[in-house]
Amino acid sequence: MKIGFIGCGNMATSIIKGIIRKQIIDAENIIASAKTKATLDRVQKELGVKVSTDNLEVTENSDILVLAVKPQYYPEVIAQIKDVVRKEQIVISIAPGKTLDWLQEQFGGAVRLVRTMPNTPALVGEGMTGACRNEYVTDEDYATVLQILGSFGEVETIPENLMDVCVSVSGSSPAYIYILIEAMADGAVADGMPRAQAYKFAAQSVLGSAKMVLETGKHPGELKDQVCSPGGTTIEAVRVLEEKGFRSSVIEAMKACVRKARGI
Ligand SMILES: NC(=O)C1=CN([C@@H]2O[C@H](COP(=O)(O)OP(=O)(O)OC[C@H]3O[C@@H](n4cnc5c(N)ncnc54)[C@H](OP(=O)(O)O)[C@@H]3O)[C@@H](O)[C@H]2O)C=CC1
Ligand SMILES: O=C(O)[C@@H]1CCC=N1
Repeated sequence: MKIGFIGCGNMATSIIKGIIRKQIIDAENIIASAKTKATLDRVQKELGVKVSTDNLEVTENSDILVLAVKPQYYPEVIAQIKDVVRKEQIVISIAPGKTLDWLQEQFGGAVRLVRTMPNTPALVGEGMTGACRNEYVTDEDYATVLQILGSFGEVETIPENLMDVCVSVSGSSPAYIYILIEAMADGAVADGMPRAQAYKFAAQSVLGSAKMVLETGKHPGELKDQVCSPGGTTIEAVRVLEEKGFRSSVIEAMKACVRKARGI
């Protein structure tokens, strides 16, 4: 099994590292292209995969091809490769806003397409990916793709109409969490904790809280209530978060994210 990446920036690098880490595909069976030599040098050194500036070479040398360029470059990249994509090849999109119908139209023929929305925690094997496929992808093909996507975290098949929501809740959401961690650390530093220690305390608390939601199956509100002692410290913090619109800022930010995804 050979996998190719057209574009090798933040997302492709995270996916490739995740795949290599789990030994699903060896580095020698992975090929990636980029626009600049600087990126290819970095990728070769950091990941040990084959590299090329030629998108056709990547296409010809892969069974599964991941389009890992920014959405605005999808039309030019697809126009470049569409005549060399083979019938049995599987093409994976990771771009927001690009529907299966749109992708199909750009290829101008029957192509096995899987539309996904991954996220960068793939790099540490804790990604969350939403996926859906078109009618040309066989069950066997799709099982292979799910195995690859599952090698760097969790993967779930979702209806295509939820793909824009997936962008906001998992594709983009690591950014919100990093801001939260940074803000929590700033708060701790403001009250005297050394910066490096503050990041550790904040990040580990986010990690632990996420695990509590996933592993206890309890409602997040119930878990929150367990932390809030009557007349205690936590409810004071929660009161201020509510006053400052924390919950509403997250919801509105996510709605803006979905609107943007729908317009790409
Ligand atoms: N970053 C994220 O958290 C996520 C990103 N995505 C999606 O993943 C895709 C890639 O995003 P991301 O990795 O962040 O972007 P980056 O800008 O980090 O990487 C894009 C890569 O594409 C390369 N590139 C640009 N034009 C071409 C071309 N014509 N042929 C070959 N390579 C080209 C760039 O090369 P060079 O470096 O030489 O300029 C770069 O390596 C996007 O569609 C994005 O929406 C999806 C989920 C999460
Ligand atoms: O910001 C973006 O457009 C991409 C898609 C999801 C995460 N990053």
